[in-house]
Amino acid sequence: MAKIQLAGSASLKIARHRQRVWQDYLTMTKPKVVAMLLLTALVGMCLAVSGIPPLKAVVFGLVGIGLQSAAAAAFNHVLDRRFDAQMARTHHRPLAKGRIETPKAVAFASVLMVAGFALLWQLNALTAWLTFASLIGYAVIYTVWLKHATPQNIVIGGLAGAAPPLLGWTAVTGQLDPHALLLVMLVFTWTPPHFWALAIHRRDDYAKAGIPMLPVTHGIAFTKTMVLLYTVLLALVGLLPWLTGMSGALYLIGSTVLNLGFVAYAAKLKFADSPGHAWATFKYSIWHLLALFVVLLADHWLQAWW
Ligand code: HEM
Ligand SMILES: CC(C)=CCC/C(C)=C/CC/C(C)=C/COP(=O)(O)OP(=O)(O)O
Repeated sequence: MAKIQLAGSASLKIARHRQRVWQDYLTMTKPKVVAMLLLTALVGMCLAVSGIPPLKAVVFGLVGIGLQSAAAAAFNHVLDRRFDAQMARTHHRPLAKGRIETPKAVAFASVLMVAGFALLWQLNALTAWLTFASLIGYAVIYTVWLKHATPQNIVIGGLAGAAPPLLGWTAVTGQLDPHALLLVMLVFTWTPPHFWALAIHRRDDYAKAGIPMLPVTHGIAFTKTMVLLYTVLLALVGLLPWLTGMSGALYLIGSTVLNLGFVAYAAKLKFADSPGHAWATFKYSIWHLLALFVVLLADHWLQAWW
């Protein structure tokens, strides 16, 4: 009886350990961020054509872009492990804690990267190379260099995270298009207020780790001003899809409401801050981007079926 109980608790322990390992590998891929990147890619795919995009392009494109984004995130975990260990927000990460060994993480990221590249190559070389360039942009140029070199790190590095709508577009058409670049501009302009709101909230963490984020190098008041300026810029850039005729009235109304909401959050942060408002602004940024791309898609399909 005792032997059976012992064997039972041992197998329970093994099952728990396995689950933990799976969870750790999943954590390394930053799944919620990748999910959002894929939404923007999917919208890029749908806006590239007037009907429904071809199934092969959607499936291979989303899986390929997803695998490469997940690989980039995993490489980021590897390369940032010592900095992550110094910050309250990230110190529990699998590599920072040493639960996953670096060579295993590198192998995992490499497999995702190669598989993602191979899938995208089946669609077209342009998408495969542009996605790979985004991976290098985030995992190497941003993580290794920009992040530690300049407080403009996330502005320049943001280009990699802004690329998926273009990647989705080229996955379907095999060609660059100015309208796809407009979608990139939207995410590119959205990124600084998204991140700096969080960086204000986590300023001391970044200072402790010696990472030159804007609130550390230029102070919180200046960062709040920049957050506000970028939300205003985003509201202006947000008009371009309508002004160029890519999007219609539904988009104009929806995006204006969302963008003015972001400006309002940023204005409150600057002029009437209250405890927790920087975090609330960061949270708003995530719902804002999600809703903005849903509105872009709804407007596109409404125009097609009208
Ligand atoms: C250089 C560009 C970017 C930087 C530096 C950045 C930074 C961050 C950081 C530090 C977090 C973690 C916040 C936390 O502790 O919960 C975060 C969360 C998030 N970011 Fe960004 N971000 C960038 C671009 C993007 C892009 C392009 C997207 C999607 C299109 C995105 C989507 C998200 C989402 C969905 C979350 C929430 C994740 C969760 O709750 O687990 N970010 N971002
Ligand atoms: C192929 C392709 C489209 C690549 C883009 C990949 C990608 C995951 C971009 C999102 C950018 C992001 C989550 C930055 C986090 O900054 P951070 O690393 O400074 O944040 P952390 O401190 O939470 O790690």
